Amino acid sequence: MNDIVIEVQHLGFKYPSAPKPTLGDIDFSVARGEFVSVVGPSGAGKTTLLNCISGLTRPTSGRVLVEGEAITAPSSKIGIVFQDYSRSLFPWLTAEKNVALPLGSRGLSAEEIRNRVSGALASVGLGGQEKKYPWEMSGGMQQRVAIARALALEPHVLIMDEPMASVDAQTRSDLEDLVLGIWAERGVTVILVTHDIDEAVYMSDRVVILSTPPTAVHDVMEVGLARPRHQLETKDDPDFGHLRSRLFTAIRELREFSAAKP
Ligand SMILES: Nc1ncnc2c1ncn2[C@@H]1O[C@H](COP(=O)(O)OP(=O)(O)OP(=O)(O)O)[C@@H](O)[C@H]1O
Repeated sequence: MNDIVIEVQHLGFKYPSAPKPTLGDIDFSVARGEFVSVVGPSGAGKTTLLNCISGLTRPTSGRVLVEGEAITAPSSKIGIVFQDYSRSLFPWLTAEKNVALPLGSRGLSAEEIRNRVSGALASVGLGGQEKKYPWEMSGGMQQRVAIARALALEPHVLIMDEPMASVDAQTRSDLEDLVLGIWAERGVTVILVTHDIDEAVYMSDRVVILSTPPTAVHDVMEVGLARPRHQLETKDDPDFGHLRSRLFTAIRELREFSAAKP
């Protein structure tokens, strides 16, 4: 039997200033240890959905359960990584202080905090870089600090909103493999929002395809490619090409359908 960790149940959301709901009725679940990507046309409400799942935004209707508990505010079970590391890291704090910051309010001993910070920085390959400031680091390194900060909370669920979008292509594939390594090692459940179709197929067990607003789940695609994945071999697999084409076509059709709507 699947151990369901995240249940998104008939989730709806309308921004007070918007004329119609952004999220109409979103329903899906994620099993423990699964890697699920969320894709959809621009403006579908992917970030809005992640904000609702992580408790940053209260849905207008429906609910999100994490390990059976309704999410009504940010939870220690959920770690979040945003796209823009330059806005999520504090430039006046070193890497280790940035990672330690959210742990301060958790009632942990100083030793436990030190262990978690060094373990998280080691997991993202930044052992020995603890004393560096964000402005002394490359974009990829800064994003790794942001990932370490989420990991130090030892979340059961990791929510990632376009975490690879602000770095160059080579750093992007390195970060993809880093995230897959952490996911495999820590057994954390991941929801990743991405605009990149290749990335969604490469990383995921399943891809949730959102429609246009008022948004619902248009389709869920099982990936089923062998793991561990490799940037060259996996992307050379004919099945990768088929999945990629299917996803590309679905999103293009959704965009065209939305553009043709009166
Ligand atoms: N605070 C807000 N107030 C009003 N409307 C908003 C607000 N934030 C987002 N929106 C609108 O809600 C819709 C969904 O936005 P959201 O950023 O969640 O979509 P997205 O799928 O993540 O977009 P993209 O793919 O372009 O990153 C968009 O039309 C956006 O303009």
